[in-house]
Amino acid sequence: MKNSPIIALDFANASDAYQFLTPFDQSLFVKVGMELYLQEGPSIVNRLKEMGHDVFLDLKLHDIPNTVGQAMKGLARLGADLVNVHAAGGAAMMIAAREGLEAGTAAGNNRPSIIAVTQLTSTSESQMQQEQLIQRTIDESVVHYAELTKTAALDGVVCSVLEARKIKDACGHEFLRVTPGIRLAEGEAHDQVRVATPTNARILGSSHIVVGRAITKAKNPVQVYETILKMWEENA
Ligand SMILES: O=c1ccn([C@@H]2O[C@H](COP(=O)(O)O)[C@@H](O)[C@H]2O)c(=O)[nH]1
Repeated sequence: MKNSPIIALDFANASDAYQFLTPFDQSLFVKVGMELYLQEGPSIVNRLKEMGHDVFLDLKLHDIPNTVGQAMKGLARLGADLVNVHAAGGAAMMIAAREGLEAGTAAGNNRPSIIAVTQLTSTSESQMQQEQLIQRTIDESVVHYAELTKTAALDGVVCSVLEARKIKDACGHEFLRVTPGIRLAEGEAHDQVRVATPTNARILGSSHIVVGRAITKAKNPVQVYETILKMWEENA
């Protein structure tokens, strides 16, 4: 799996996604979320893989263990490099997800990596406390979910940059810390709450960064991608 910034292809259809990708003359790490996947289905993953890109299929499954396990068995056949669930589904659900993925992976192939969302980067501490009734700091909640994810033998978590170092300390360097909520210093936060720059992401211990609108809505997406890549790589 590549370590370059993961570009969130949050587009309404495949044609818009391919048009966006045309000026990039390199193999990328891209993310297909529910907006694109629910319109295009499995073919979007197949096509992006044929184009030479690594694919994070970001469907954030969250259901009873049997349902998630069977869904993951099917998803294993799509060829994505990285898939995910919500850690709030619990340890049994995460174990079922990993086992389903293993069962669906063709003999001789490596199963896709699987990570769990801790607290969405759009969630603030006060929102978490009031709406989820979790009377802890957001760091405590995120690290707790990361540790639970590790006990289920998943490969890592989705978290914000702000919790990445604590997760690295608690769960180890190999445990993935995939961080959305990435903005350039002058960038608008939009609906994101726990945000950071690519440079801070690297310094504070992210293993991967996910960048959507800062690139996809830019006047020159390739140039912004190259800027972010440089910030990410030069602080490694
Ligand atoms: O906690 C999470 C989990 C997933 N995401 C996804 O990442 C991108 C971020 O897009 P931006 O435009 O850079 O804000 C988007 O696809 C989300 O679904 C997240 O933001 N936070």
